[in-house]
Amino acid sequence: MQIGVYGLGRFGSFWASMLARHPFSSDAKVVGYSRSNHKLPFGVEAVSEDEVLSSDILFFCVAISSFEDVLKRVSSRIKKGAIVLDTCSVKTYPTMWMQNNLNKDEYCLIASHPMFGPDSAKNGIKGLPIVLCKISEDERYTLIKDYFVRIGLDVLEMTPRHHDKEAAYSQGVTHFVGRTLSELGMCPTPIATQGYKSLMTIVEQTCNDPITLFYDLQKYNPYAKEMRLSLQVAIEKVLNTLAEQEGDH
Ligand SMILES: O=C(O)C(=O)C[C@]1(C(=O)O)C=C[C@@H](O)C=C1
Repeated sequence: MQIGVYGLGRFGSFWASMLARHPFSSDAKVVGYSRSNHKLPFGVEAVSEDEVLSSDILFFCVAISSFEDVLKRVSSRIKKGAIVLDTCSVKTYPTMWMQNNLNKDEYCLIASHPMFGPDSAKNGIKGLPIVLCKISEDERYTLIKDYFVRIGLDVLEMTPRHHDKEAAYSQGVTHFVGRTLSELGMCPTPIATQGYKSLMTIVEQTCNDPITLFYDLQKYNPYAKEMRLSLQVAIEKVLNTLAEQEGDH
């Protein structure tokens, strides 16, 4: 049983090492492929592109904005009958791209979004949420779901649209605020309150991720623009309330 991770960037390396530390089965080996020379996590074997595509279970861990092109280029070389999952932080477009490029009767297609990464899982993965969207009517979906439950993750099943709506107003707004506060130049201070320290953590965690993730979250989530406008309206409402208060003087 070969588990493949296509793309070993910040998230892909983390995901490959997570899969190596939590074996899918007693005969499972984890292999990884990356265009560039990333440091390979312990327990993960570096292989060629063709080799990773011959995996029984294949996770794509590439940037949202490259996923469609990667699929177009490699789909004909993916092992027939494989279980194929994406791990993108948005779900509507990646699901569509998988459906358009891979026959859902020939492959077991699953859209997934682990709602954590190297920073948020540094103390372990127990209890952390992962979203699954079933694309193919294939009984092997349960194998994957059961595996995630077995290793302690909180599996949440929903449609890609539902995920994207929720994520725009949770992860999307967090990254937007993190990047905006970083622009403000927030820095540590000896008089930092707990609240300020929490904000600093948000800035650090969101800015640790590649800038491409930020742009992709905002561009490829169909609800992100609406979220940003709502945020702008909320800020203006608070500013107007303050202006009214000042008018009382
Ligand atoms: O833990 C981290 O390093 C993360 O940045 C994880 C994080 C996030 O917190 O927004 C980033 C991308 C994934 O889609 C899920 C979660």
